[in-house]
Order: sequence, then C-alpha cells, then structure tokens
Amino acid sequence: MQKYQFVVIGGGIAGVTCVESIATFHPEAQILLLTGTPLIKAITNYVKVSKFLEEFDIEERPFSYLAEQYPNLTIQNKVVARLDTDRQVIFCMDNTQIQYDQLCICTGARPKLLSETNPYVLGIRDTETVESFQKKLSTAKQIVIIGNGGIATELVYEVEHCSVIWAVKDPHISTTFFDEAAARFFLERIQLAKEKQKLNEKRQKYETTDRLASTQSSTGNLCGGALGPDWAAERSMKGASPQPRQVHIEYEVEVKSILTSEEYQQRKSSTSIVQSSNEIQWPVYVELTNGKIFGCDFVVSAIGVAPNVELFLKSTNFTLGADGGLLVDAHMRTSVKNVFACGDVCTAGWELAEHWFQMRLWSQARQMGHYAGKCMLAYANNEQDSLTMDFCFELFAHTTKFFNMKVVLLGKYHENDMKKYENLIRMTPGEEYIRVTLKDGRVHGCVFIGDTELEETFENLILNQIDVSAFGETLLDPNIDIADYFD
Ligand SMILES: Cc1cc2nc3c(=O)[nH]c(=O)nc-3n(C[C@H](O)[C@H](O)[C@H](O)COP(=O)(O)OP(=O)(O)OC[C@H]3O[C@@H](n4cnc5c(N)ncnc54)[C@H](O)[C@@H]3O)c2cc1C
Ligand SMILES: NC(=O)C1=CN([C@@H]2O[C@H](COP(=O)(O)OP(=O)(O)OC[C@H]3O[C@@H](n4cnc5c(N)ncnc54)[C@H](OP(=O)(O)O)[C@@H]3O)[C@@H](O)[C@H]2O)C=CC1
Repeated sequence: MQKYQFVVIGGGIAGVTCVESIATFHPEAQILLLTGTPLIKAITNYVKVSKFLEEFDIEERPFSYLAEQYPNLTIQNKVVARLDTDRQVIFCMDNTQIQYDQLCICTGARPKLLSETNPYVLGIRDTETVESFQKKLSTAKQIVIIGNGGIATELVYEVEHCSVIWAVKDPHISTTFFDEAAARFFLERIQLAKEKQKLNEKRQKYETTDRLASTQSSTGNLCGGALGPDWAAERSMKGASPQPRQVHIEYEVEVKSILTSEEYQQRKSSTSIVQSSNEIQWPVYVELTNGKIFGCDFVVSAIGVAPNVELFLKSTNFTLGADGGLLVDAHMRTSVKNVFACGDVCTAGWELAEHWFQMRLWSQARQMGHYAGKCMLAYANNEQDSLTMDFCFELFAHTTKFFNMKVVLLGKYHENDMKKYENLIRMTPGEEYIRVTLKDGRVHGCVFIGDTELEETFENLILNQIDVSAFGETLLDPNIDIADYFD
C-alpha cells in the first residue's frame, strides 16, 4: 500500500493551492495529489489589487507543471471511491489503496440540475460541460436559462444569435449579486451586442486526448475542475438564429415541469396554454409556475451547486453544513480526525467575522486551500496552538465582470434592505453604479460597478468601522477625494 504524510483529493484551485502551500512550507514532506482528471488547475498572473481583492487567471495545466516546481509532490490521476477514516486509507476506483497521515478533501461541487436524466437539461461546470453547451448552442434558435446567479447573468450576455428566455425566481435579475437598482442599471445592457473583450491572449490551452475517456470510464458523473475567468468570453457562444440575441425575462417564476414535445402536444389539446412560442415544434418545453410554457432547443440549469460529498458519506459520518458541504472548523478540519476540507466542497463552520461570508468562488477556494495547507502542517508538527485565522477571512471581497463591466463587492453587500439600513447610491447610467450600505453609521457593505476606484478606501472603512455618519451624502460626492479624509 502506498503511504503519504499528506494526501489532497482534487486538482481544482483549492486542492492545487493546498498542496502548493504544504510543499512550500515543508519541502521535505511526502505529498500526494489525487485528481480525477488528467489536468490540474493552476493560478497564473496573480495580482493583489488591494488588501483583500485579488485577480488571477486560471489555466488547465499538465501534472508536470506542478511536479517540476515541487519535487516532493506526487500527482496521480485517480478517482477516489471511498475512505476508511479509522484506518486512514483511501480506496481508488482502480483498486489502489493509499494510506495518509493527514487528508484534505477538495472535491469541489457540481451543478444542481432541474433534472438529472433529461438530456435537454444542461449544467455548466467544467471544460466538458461548457463544450457540450457550445455544441448544442451552435444549432439552437431558442434556449431557456433558469437561475439568477453568476452563470445565468454571464450567459445571457455572452450568448449570441439565439433567443434567450431567462426565468428568474425573484422580482429582479441577478439577485445573488445585485439589488433592484443595480439590476435596473444592467437591464439596458442585456439586449446590447456582446462587446469585444480584452482577453489574456497569452493563456495556453492544454488538451489531453484521454480527457473524456479518463473522466467517464472511471465514474459516471465526475466533474473536472470548475471553469476559470473568461470561460465564456473566450469561447464562441453563437446560436443558429440569423437574428442577434433577444432576451425575454420572466420574473418571479420557477419551473413547474419540463415536457417532451409529445407531452406538450397532449397538454395543448387538453388544456388552454397561456403562452407558447408560436407554432414551431421544439424538442423540449418548460412550464413555469405562472402557467406559461416556452419551447426551446435546450434548458440551462444555473441554479447553484451541490458540494461533492456523497462518496465520503458512504463510509464515514461527516458532519455537514446547512448547504450540504463538509462542515469545517477554524482550522479547516472536518468532524473526522485528520481529515481537512476546503474550497467548494466545504461549509465554513467557524464563527464568521462580521463582514465575511462564504460564497463558492475561486478566490475563496484559493484562500482556503492556502490556509488549509498551513493548518495541516501545524497539526502534523503539533503546532496547532500557534495557528491564527488568515486575515483574508476578515472581509468578503470579490471582483468580477458582468455585462463587460467591472464589479466589486465588499463586506455584507447584499444586506441592504432600505428599511433596516441607510443606503447611499450614486449612479451614472451606462457608466457606474455605487451603493454603500451603512449600519449604525458604519460601512457595512458596498457594490461598485464600473471603474470607480473607491474599493481600497471602502475596504478600510469596513475594516476600521469608523463612524462615517457625519459625512452623509458627501461620502460619495465625486468632487471630493474621500481617500484624502481617511489617509
Ligand atoms: C461556469 C462557472 C463560472 C465561474 N465564474 C466564477 C467567477 O467569475 N469568479 C469566481 O470567483 N468564481 C467563479 N466560479 C466558481 C469557481 O470556479 C469555484 O468556486 C472554484 O473553482 C472551486 O474550486 P475547487 O477547487 O473547490 O473545486 P473544483 O474546481 O470543482 O475542483 C474539484 C476537483 O476535484 C476533483 N474530484 C472530484 N471528485 C473526485 C474524486 N472522487 N476523486 C478524485 N478527484 C475528484 C475534480 O476532478 C476537480 O479536479 C465559477 C464557476 C463556474 C462553474
Ligand atoms: N462572476 C462570478 O462571480 C461567477 C461566479 N459563479 C459561481 O459559480 C457557481 C455556480 O453558479 P450558479 O449556478 O449561477 O449559482 P449561484 O449560486 O450564483 O446562483 C444560483 C441562483 O439560482 C437560484 N435558484 C436556486 N434554486 C432555484 C430553482 N429551483 N429555480 C430557480 N432558481 C433557483 C438561486 O436563488 P437563491 O439564492 O434564492 O437560492 C440563485 O439566484 C456559484 O458558486 C457562483 O458563485 C459563477 C459564474 C460567475
């Protein structure tokens, strides 16, 4: 049986950063990275934009990319089948057994699907699923997107030459990230043609001929690592319609049922249908809770993710968080001895700082991976008492792009109920949208859309919790350089 001091399962951002962290701090440690796919995710072009905001590219790389940097690291393309946590043994699909002293589970998550069996329902997670989406889109004239978070918001802008029905369960779009006013700010951009975006042309693409074979032969539904920045912008997202993209939004609805063409025809003859997409015959129909039925070529299920925990639960009683992830404490430890977890698969179970919360993002996967590696080392050396929570977990900070505009989210940006909190808003249509939420006169959360250059100042204001109530509206006055006041 193979034996390693440190074993990490998962070649996504969390797993790769975790092994890098262990290998950097302990160059003699015997480390094994097990991953279900023949490529790993590597972070390149890392830039620290401010104290908390970071930007980087994510590239798929062959194992040699990591192995050459860390001679004490072994990487194997193996799918883990189950664990025996009493004997500290991992069982792989190919019947190998590996013993560990410390284990970190970084198996990520997979898309929640409205139907696990309907071939017309797609989720997007990794290279394979996005390629399958592109292929289907290339012959599609109309698609239905369900969900109101990151993937749906990106897709409605990226898809070209296809009609998009976007069904959201809320009164406005993109609720995971935006309040109603910010959603309105973006609405006018939805019908605009996708702007050409400046991409990282240096990014290399690695292909392995056995990518699919390795993924599918070993286990039915193993996902590769989640996609990286520009996953949509750098791909052709063209449908088969001669018309430019048209987006139709249905608000405050959920999916009632998904019908085959035959089921739809039967239903049509027996009931009165509120709306159908004229008389074209579609391969699949989506019935919404408002009674409307839309035909389409296929459905995108973008309703969030489910942590990949099932196989670990077969043999071990891990404690799970409310969202189904492996619950971890302040040292990234699961409820099982010598087993840690980080990234999308885990649920942060420590007492969270007032202005941080978990969101399944690559920045958090990287930060957790780095910190988990340090924690594993500390436990291995019996130095756990010296561990302090990483500073990055003090403040939620996320930078991204939607509708080709820069978006920065800080603190509890989503706790902005006008009845409970004071909100300062500055908006120039098409250019910028700023929302600063105050709680008891102190900055609680912020949304910056556009090139506002305010993020650093407001990061500090959230951290310091200085009483800014005296400033009132001048806090966002474009003629005042607010950074000067707080230097
Ligand atoms: C389409 C899309 C767009 C996104 N856009 C953004 C964005 O703009 N900004 C942002 O911050 N985040 C974004 N995210 C989220 C981000 O990609 C994830 O939060 C992050 O990559 C999670 O990393 P991870 O390492 O925890 O998991 P994953 O990347 O899912 O990696 C899990 C790894 O575990 C392996 N694995 C799983 N099961 C087994 C097994 N049994 N045996 C062996 N190996 C196994 C998998 O093959 C994979 O290598 C996006 C996600 C998606 C899907
Ligand atoms: N730029 C970025 O930062 C991006 C980040 N991502 C990340 O990738 C992952 C996957 O993205 P995505 O799938 O969009 O997940 P998200 O968690 O971002 O959004 C899921 C959305 O679907 C809604 N929803 C949940 N269940 C249903 C349902 N049954 N019917 C209709 N709507 C439903 C959710 O509402 P509710 O919240 O009320 O449950 C939420 O609005 C996430 O971790 C996300 O953070 C993805 C793309 C871009």
